[in-house]
Amino acid sequence: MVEDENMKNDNMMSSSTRKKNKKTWGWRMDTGIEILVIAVLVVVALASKHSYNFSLLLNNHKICSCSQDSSELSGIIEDSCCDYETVNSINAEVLNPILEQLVTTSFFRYFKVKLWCDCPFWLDDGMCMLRDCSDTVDRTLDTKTFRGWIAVDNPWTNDDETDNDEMTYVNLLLNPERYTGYTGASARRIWDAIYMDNSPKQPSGESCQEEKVLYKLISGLHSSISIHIAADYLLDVKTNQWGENLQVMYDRVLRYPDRVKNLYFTYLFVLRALTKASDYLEQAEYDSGDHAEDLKAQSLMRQLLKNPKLQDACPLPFDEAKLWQGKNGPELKQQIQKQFRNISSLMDCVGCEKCRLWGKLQVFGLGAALNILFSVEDIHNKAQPLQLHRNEVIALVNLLNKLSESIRIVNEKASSVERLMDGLPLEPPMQNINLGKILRKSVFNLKYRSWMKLR
Ligand SMILES: Cc1cc2nc3c(=O)[nH]c(=O)nc-3n(C[C@H](O)[C@H](O)[C@H](O)COP(=O)(O)OP(=O)(O)OC[C@H]3O[C@@H](n4cnc5c(N)ncnc54)[C@H](O)[C@@H]3O)c2cc1C
Repeated sequence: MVEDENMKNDNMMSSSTRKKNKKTWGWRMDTGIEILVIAVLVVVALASKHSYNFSLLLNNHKICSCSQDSSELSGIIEDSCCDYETVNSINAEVLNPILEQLVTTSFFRYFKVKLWCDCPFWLDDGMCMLRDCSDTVDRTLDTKTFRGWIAVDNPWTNDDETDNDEMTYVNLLLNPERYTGYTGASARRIWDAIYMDNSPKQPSGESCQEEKVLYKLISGLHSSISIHIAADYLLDVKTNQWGENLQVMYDRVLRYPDRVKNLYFTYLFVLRALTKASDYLEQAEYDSGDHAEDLKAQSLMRQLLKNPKLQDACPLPFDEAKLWQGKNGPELKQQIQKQFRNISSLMDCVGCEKCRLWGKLQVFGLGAALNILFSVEDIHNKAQPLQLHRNEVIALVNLLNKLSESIRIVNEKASSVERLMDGLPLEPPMQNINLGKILRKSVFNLKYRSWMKLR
């Protein structure tokens, strides 16, 4: 009936009305419009070459000059000395496989942490009673003795590491970083406080280089946390089914090029701290009481620090010597140190125990990296030798592992996320060539729309 009615109306329309009514006649285009559409498609094709495309992460050119600003995920990573392609391959071939093993050794799998939820910034509004807090940390320990656990206080972080009464040892392998259900006002308030209160601007409204570094470190860490949440997500509460949630990964991180870039930046920053402390870490005693495990930890650490591929490909992941150079350098350093201590204190406000554990560990690891890069002027200076305590080394290595995992996940999932973004099924169809043609067309159209949105 409706079709008949439409046909009647169709026939009643004059040809001039048809030309005007382009919506109704979308597929009956005259030659002029076809030419216009082809021209638009050519422009789009050229533009999409410059659009945000995950495949660019894997297909870059190598240039080596620091501090290149780029709006694309290609070439040199901003404020660093390595390019995306090199970082991806070094991470996949060297760093990630070694780090994954290193964090399972008995020395590196225990972290000493104060897990109290005693927020110094706002009154307890019941956030520690949230349902999410039921996601508690598994405190099971094996009978290993914790030898050689000497603590010194780090000026970049808030917890007093020497106060043993408040500290608990946690086996990180029993408490993987993943989705916990912690969300809503409590989580939001912490991220807001971190970004708003700790990213001060100059009177001109411009952020200085050092402040930008702090912002990028936090944003990169935030991206990594979100990627871990998305990679290990509770998909179905009823059946307790866990798995990856690519939509969350895309919505929270991958659709924002800056967040991905900051992840790479944070990774290189922490990697630079590790390589700067190379002599110290190579000679350090990895003593957990389990001799075989400790030898393994030592050997893996050497493999990591002395890896020729890493040294060749990315000899200076970040050039810290460029910071604090202005005449206000020392004051600025104090100010940023204070800001970072505030971020560290904010971790006591995290209303979910497992999130607090990983939040603290990773902020503590960043504090260790800042300490290595900025508190010790000359690492070989005998008068002021680098001193790291065990918990700092554990946090630094576990943080680097988390960042490294995030970069691996971003690369592994990039094409699936891209298909999802284009509204396509995750697995490409195997045989139907015509369907493939149609899909390619729609990918093209959807890419154009995404490109327009992302601009
Ligand atoms: C320290 C800490 C640790 C946490 N750990 C966990 C955990 O282990 N498991 C878990 O399930 N939940 C964890 N959470 C909660 C989780 O991070 C989110 O807050 C929560 O899932 C809600 O997410 P959201 O989509 O509202 O955005 P959020 O991730 O809360 O982001 C808040 C706002 O920050 C901005 N933003 C987001 N990402 C970035 C970025 N990379 N760079 C710059 N700005 C950004 C955006 O404006 C966004 O709206 C943690 C929270 C905190 C504060």
